[in-house]
Amino acid sequence: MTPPPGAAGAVRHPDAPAPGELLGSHYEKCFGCGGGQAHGLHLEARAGEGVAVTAEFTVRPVHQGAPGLAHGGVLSTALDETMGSLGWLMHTIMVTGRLETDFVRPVPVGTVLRLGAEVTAVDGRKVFTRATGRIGGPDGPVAVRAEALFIKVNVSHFTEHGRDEEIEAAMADPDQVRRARAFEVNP
Ligand SMILES: CCCCCCCCCC(=O)SCCNC(=O)CCNC(=O)[C@H](O)C(C)(C)COP(=O)(O)OP(=O)(O)OC[C@H]1O[C@@H](n2cnc3c(N)ncnc32)[C@H](O)[C@@H]1OP(=O)(O)O
Repeated sequence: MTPPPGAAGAVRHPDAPAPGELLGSHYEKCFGCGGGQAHGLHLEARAGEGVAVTAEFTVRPVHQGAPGLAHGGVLSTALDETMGSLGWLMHTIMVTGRLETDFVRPVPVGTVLRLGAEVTAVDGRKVFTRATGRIGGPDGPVAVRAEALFIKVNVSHFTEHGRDEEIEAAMADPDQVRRARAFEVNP
């Protein structure tokens, strides 16, 4: 996932949340960040400097793969969600096109996984990102690493492809509409 020569750097939107600010959930029912999913990750991301974020995810028993250990797919979800939240800082709506994860060490249930992600390059609609998850805190051992290619999309990506029931409920919720707009390009 190497950006092509000549790819641009990421541009932080002038209205991006300040460093340290909690980004909040982009959708209440999101498995990654929504508070309305009992077994979800409830991942909390904060704006960093530039186009970077930090996040925390506490591994609970519902997230197990092997006994007492986090499921690899759940860890990939945490990385995916963290990199996806970079869209808040660029006011860009983007979805994951490709995701590669390295599982470096097992992650026990009860672990607070500290994640960090940044945009490495932008090439047209393609946004190149990378992320790391460390056990226990920002100086803990690296447990997972990922690179991902996100593709910028319009809101119509969701309204055209999402199930009518959820789309109608989201469109009727002013808070949800406000959150979706915070992702949009606002020149
Ligand atoms: C409200 C905000 C919500 C934010 C949520 C963030 C957190 C969650 C993040 C996710 O998990 S999102 C859910 C998982 N992802 C998806 O469901 C995406 C499913 N895939 C698609 O809908 C389409 O394939 C996609 C929109 C990604 C691309 O289709 P398009 O028809 O719009 O674009 P196109 O196929 O022309 O590709 C555009 C460019 O990206 C490149 N590309 C697309 N997919 C690629 C891929 N998989 N690998 C490498 N390159 C890829 C493609 O080659 C091309 O490059 P070039 O411009 O250089 O020709």
